[in-house]
Amino acid sequence: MAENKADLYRLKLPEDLKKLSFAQCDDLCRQIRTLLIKTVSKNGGHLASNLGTVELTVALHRVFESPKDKIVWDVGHQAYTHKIVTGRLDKFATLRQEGGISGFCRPDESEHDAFISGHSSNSISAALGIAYAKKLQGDEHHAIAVLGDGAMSGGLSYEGLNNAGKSETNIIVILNYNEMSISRNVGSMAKYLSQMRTKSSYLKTKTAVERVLDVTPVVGQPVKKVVRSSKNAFKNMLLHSTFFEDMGFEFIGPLDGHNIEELEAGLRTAKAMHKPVFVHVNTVKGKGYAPAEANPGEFHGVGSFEISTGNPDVVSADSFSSVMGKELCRLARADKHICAITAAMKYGTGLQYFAKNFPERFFDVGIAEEHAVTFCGGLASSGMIPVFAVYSTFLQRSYDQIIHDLSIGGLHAVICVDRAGIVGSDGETHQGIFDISYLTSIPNVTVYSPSNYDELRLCLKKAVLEDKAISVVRYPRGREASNKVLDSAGTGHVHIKNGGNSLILTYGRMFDNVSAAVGKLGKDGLKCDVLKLVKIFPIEDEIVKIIKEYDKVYFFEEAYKFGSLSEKIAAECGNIEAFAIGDYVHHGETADLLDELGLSAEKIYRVMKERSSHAT
Ligand SMILES: Cc1ncc(C[n+]2csc(CCOP(=O)(O)OP(=O)(O)O)c2C)c(N)n1
Ligand SMILES: CC(=O)[C@@H](O)[C@H](O)COP(=O)(O)O
Ligand SMILES: [Mg+2]
Repeated sequence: MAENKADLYRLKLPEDLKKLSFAQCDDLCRQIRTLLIKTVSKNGGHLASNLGTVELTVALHRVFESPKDKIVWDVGHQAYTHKIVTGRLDKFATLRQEGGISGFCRPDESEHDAFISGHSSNSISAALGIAYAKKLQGDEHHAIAVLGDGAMSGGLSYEGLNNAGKSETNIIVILNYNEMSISRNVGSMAKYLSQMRTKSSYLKTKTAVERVLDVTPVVGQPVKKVVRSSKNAFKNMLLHSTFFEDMGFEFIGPLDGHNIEELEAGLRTAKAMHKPVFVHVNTVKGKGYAPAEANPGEFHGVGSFEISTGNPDVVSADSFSSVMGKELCRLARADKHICAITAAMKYGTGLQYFAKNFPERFFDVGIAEEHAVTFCGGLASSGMIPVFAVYSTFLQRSYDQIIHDLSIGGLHAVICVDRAGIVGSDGETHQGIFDISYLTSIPNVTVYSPSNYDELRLCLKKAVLEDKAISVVRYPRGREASNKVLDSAGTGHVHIKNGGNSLILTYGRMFDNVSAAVGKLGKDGLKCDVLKLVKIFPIEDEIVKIIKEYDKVYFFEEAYKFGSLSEKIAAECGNIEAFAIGDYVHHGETADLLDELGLSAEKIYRVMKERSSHAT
C-alpha cells in the first residue's frame, strides 16, 4: 500500500485499522464516505448522520478493541461505518433491504453490535449496565456510549448520566455534537452544549492530563508526544469544568470529530483513565457531501436519490402526515386553544405547517415523548387543547404518562399516532404494531383509524373539537390508496353489503387490501360483506349488532395480535377468526412485509377463498 493510501477492500477489518498511518486513515475515510453515499442513494437510509461519524468510528476502532470493548450506538442510525469496519462490508449493498443488514445495530447481526438500537437516548443506561457487568466479572474493558446532541434532549440520557458519573466503572460517554437533531436541536441543553462547542480551550488540570498521557501509548509512542506534535490536538483536549464534570465525569473536549489524530489522542486519554469519562466531539452532520452539508435535516433520512444533485428519485406528494398537519392548521385558525406538540419530529409528523403559522402555539420538546405527554396534560389542565403528533413506535415511551398524567384526570388531549402499522425499512424497532394493544387497554380512550385523507380530516376535527378525554387518530406512513369509500355520515363505520353470509371486518390501510380481495372473490362468484371501522374504539353496540348478524366473521388487522382490536371484539362477539401480527416484524418493503404477514390483497383473497371452499 502506498504511504498515504489504504484499500478498503483489501484490509482485514477491524484489526488492520490499527496499522494505518493517519494519512492512510484519511484516505480510508474518503472511501467509506463514497460508499455511504453510493449505497444510501440506492437503498435509502440515514445519510447525513453517518457522514458525520466516519472519522469518529475509525478512531474508536483504532483505540478500542471491539467486541471486547463494547460500543453502544445511540439510535444506531449513525453506525454504518461501524458496520463497514466490523465485517459487514461485503453485505453493505443489502443495507435495509429484506434479508439484508439492518439500518440499526442488532446484536444478532454482529458481535460488534453491543446493544439493540433504534429508539433514542438509551445508550448511556445500556453502556452503564455493560460496564457494571464487566466490573463484576473482573473484565477491564470499556463500555462506550456514543450519542448525539439530539439524544441528549431525551430524559433517559440524564437518568443514565446520573447513575454513571459516580459509578467507578470503565464507562465512556461520547457526545457527537453537530447542533442537529433531525432538524435543529432544541432546548437549554442544546444551548449549553453549543457554548461548549465554541468555548476557547483551557487546561485546568493540565498536569493530570499529562500524567495520563505519559503512560498511554499510541502505536508505540507516548500520546503526549503525538499530541504535542499535532497543532490543534493538545490545546483542544482538556479537562474542563462542566455540568458533566460536576456529575462525576472526567471531561475531555471539545475534539474535532473530523481529525483522526486529535480524536485518537482524546480517546486514548479517556481509555487510560479507567473511570467515567465524558468526551465532547464536534462533528458536521452531512460532512463531505455538499447537498447533505447544506441541508442536513433533509438528508437525515432519505429515499433513493441522484448523487450528482441530491434530488430524490421520488418527489413526495401529500401523505397522511401532511394532510393532518394542514388540517390542524385549519382548525387552529378558528380555535386559539389548539396547540401542537412534537418530540423532535416536526417534519416527519407534518407539523412544519403549524410551526410556521402558529409559532407561539407550537412546541418541539426534543426527543422527549414522556415529557411531551405530561406537558400536554399541563396544557389541557389549564384550558388548552393539546395535539401531540408522534410516531406509534415512539409513543410506546409514554405509556405511564398517558395513564397517569392524562387519563386518570380525564384531561382532553389528542394524540395523532403517525406511522401506525408496518413502516418498512426501519424494521423491528420502528414498526407501529403495538399502539392498538396499549391504547385500547386504557379506560375512556377513543381511537380512530381513518383509511383515507377525507376521513382523517373528519376524525381529526371530531377528536379535537367534540371528544372528551384522550382521543387518538392513527394513520400509516405514506399515502392514501385509491379506494376512498368514506364514512360520510360520520357514524364511525361503513357497512358494505354484497349479499354475503360472511363478513370481513377491518380498519385503516387494511381496508384497501380487503376491498381488492373482496373484489376478486366477487369475480369468482363468492360474496362477502365488509365492515370498515373508522371509530375503532370503544366498540360501539351497533358494531356488535352487525357482527352477530353473520354466520362467519373474519378480521384482518395490521397490529400485534395480543391485545388487538380483533381480540377485544372477539371477546364480546365470539365468532371471529382473526388475522393479525404474531411477532416483531423485520425490515423490508412494506408491501412485501404485509404479504409475508398474510395481509396483502392476494393473501387475503387466498385465505378467504379457501375458507369459502370449506363452507360449501
Ligand atoms: C425515542 C425516539 N424518538 C424519536 C426518534 C427519531 N429520531 C431518530 S434520530 C433523531 C435525531 C437524533 O439526533 P442526534 O442524536 O443528535 O443524532 P444526529 O442525527 O444528529 O447524529 C430522532 C429524533 C427516535 N429514534 N427515538
Ligand atoms: C432514525 C429514526 O428513528 C428516524 O429517522 C426514522 O427512521 C424516521 O422514519 P421516517 O422515514 O418514517 O420518518
Ligand atoms: Mg445531532
